[in-house]
Amino acid sequence: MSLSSAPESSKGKLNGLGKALQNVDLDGHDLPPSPAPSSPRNGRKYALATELVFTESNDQYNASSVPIYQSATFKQESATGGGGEYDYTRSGNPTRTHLERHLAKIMNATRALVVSSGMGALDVITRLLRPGDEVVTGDDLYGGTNRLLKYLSTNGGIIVHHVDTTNPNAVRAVITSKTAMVLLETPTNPLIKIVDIPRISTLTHAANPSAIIAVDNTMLSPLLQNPLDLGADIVYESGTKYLSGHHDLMAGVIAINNPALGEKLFFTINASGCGLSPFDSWLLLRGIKTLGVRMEKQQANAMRIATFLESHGFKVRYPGLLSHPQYDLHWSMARGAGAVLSFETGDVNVSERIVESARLWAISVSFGCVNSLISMPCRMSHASIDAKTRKERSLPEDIIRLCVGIEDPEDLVDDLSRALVQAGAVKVTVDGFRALGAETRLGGDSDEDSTAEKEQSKDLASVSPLA
Ligand SMILES: Cc1ncc(COP(=O)(O)O)c(C=O)c1O
Ligand SMILES: N[C@@H](CCSC[C@H](N)C(=O)O)C(=O)O
Repeated sequence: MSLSSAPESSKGKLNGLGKALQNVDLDGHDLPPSPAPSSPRNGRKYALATELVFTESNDQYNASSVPIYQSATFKQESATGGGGEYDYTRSGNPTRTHLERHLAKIMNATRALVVSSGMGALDVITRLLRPGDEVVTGDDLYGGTNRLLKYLSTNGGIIVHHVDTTNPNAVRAVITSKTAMVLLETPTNPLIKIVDIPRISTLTHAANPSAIIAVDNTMLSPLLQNPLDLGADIVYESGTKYLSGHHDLMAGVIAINNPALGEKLFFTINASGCGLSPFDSWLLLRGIKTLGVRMEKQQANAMRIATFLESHGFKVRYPGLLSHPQYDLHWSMARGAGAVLSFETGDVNVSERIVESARLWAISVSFGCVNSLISMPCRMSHASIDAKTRKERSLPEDIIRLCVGIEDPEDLVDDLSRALVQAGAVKVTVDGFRALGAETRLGGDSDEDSTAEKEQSKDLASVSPLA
């Protein structure tokens, strides 16, 4: 760090050398601080596609890629006067700050904070709660979120209400003066249900102004949805997914507009030590730069797969499909449908065989990666929700989740077709194939459904999230 970046209060405390060396580093260079953290103070200036790749930095060598400050400590300039902006990486690190400011910009927030995983982000957020507080949340939630809330209700004195958050009246019915937080996911994981963020934010704040609306935006990323603009107080995401895009790091992101809330969350991150490491901060920053192109391709591919499955008689859950019961609500909040979809076969064993017959589709938890994944949520990502609770919440045991990547879409369709046939999930005829039980499920008119692929007019490629 050049001496010019020392705070005013510490200048002049440099054993008499301060005045002479004020703007000069140890090698005699008169340089700006390195790096002055990125991002315009006054928010987005350009279209999102541009902002994703555009970062500002006053790096002393004009490094195009922000340096990785792989240092746990930062030397102080005096024993009494503290030092520069950083002293210890748990409390702050220039690479992490650069990333946080970049994220604040693209998430339309005044402040963003990055931690070591998506669950770490939720852990930080739920530490705002006190024993006796009540949380209202959904009945279709990521398994890890459900697990943490269950832990808090068992061990932390928090009362958790799981309701159908697709019904704002069901949420309103349980809001009381004790409600401290309403925690929403939309689309939900894995049933892809849509939750009305503006309506729930408004009704919650009207009923209890101190209740915080926290939204998990992992399924869509800031490219496709900005919950803070829709009335939420906190948005968080697993940076392990779309933001990074390559399944090579774990990260969690929290964004807020309220400075006092930001300070409380930062306090917990510093106190508990879950801030993102410098290397992972750098990797995440790199991933974010390609979010736009990745997501556009992934959701175009997802649309192709969803249409393919639906046209062959499967029950598909995807908000890009006109058949999604909350299609209009989704598009009133989001700029795209994302790239996660689920479908049912009606038989757990058949579903297992499909998953195991796929070749291009990796059997894996998680989503948002450039390569396509297939999973059975009840056995994998949501296995921590016990079978009884899964049944009570109508989570179908046979549900298959597809997380679509950037491969050639016809290769993906071919591989899936082969897996469906090999697993015995379809009836093969001279004209093609049809999901077993499709006629019963769809009321017997197979011709009507076989034209779905052609009729599906919503071309996601033409709905650019980047505009
Ligand atoms: C919707 C959702 N939120 C949060 C998380 C937690 O993120 P992480 O795995 O980065 O802890 C996940 C997946 O793990 C998820 O699917
Ligand atoms: N064994 C893990 C499962 C992680 S699931 C990851 C992701 N959110 C998904 O939905 O696939 C655990 O117990 O948390």
